[in-house]
Amino acid sequence: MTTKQLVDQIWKKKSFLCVGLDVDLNKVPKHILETEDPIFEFNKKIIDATHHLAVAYKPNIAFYEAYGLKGWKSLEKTIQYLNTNHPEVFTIADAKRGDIGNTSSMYAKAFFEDLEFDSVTVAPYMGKDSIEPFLAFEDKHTIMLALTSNQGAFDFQTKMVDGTELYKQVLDTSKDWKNADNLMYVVGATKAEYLADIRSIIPDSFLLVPGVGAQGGNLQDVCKYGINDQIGLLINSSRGIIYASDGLDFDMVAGEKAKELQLQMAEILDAKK
Ligand SMILES: O=c1ccn([C@@H]2O[C@H](COP(=O)(O)O)[C@@H](O)[C@H]2O)c(=O)[nH]1
Repeated sequence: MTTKQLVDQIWKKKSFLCVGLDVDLNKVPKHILETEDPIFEFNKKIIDATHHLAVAYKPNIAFYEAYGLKGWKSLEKTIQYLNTNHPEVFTIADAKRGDIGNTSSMYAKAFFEDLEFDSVTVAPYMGKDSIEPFLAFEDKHTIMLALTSNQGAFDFQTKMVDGTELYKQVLDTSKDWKNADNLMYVVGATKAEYLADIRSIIPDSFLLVPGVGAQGGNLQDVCKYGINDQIGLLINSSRGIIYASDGLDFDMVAGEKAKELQLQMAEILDAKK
């Protein structure tokens, strides 16, 4: 999917919501556990209830790897379901990969060619040659961790290195890498006060923003400094949507929670017109 197609979807659906598919079998409703593939069944119901309100879906790969071969199969069925039934949505494999070049190539192949995700999250720590194999894929997107939503972000990311915070160096250095048009960044919603600085370095890039909902990040705060001319934001909520109810009505309630966020986004988009 191209960035233009993503932006068109944002305006069409009046939404820049990304629904996180982080399936924990200890949290799904009991009746789902009786089905043959509970992870896929849960995802399918969540997708069916939210696809008209969301422009992106983000399975975090940890939640699938934790269930071994079965989990990987459920992930494959989930991405196939999305690509077949909702090809207009942007898909994100939240895998936080990155290794020496030839190994990164295999990660890129796994998520872009085999599973056919539109994008994958990567960690910047191993540098340019660890990211370029992802960027080499045309019309696929690489989403690099910049300033994460957790408390541990202050351990390294905000530390001064040669007079500049490390996360700013990550942004400034990577923005000129080959095919950086297809490079997006992760910035936590809990770090909204950093967004003005971030936008001064990468005004045009898309940001994947997790941390709204369960982690307490605020949508309005993020939009105030994070939004750009092509919107440039994908706001993720996982637990706040998918586990809003653990009853028979879980999909309906997930739809209601997604709708609450989408309505706020529609208001913000209307004000941008
Ligand atoms: O900085 C980061 C990077 C990734 N995440 C991931 O996003 C979701 C957030 O889930 P919630 O339930 O909405 O809190 C999850 O997959 C994280 O691993 C993040 O939270 N922060």
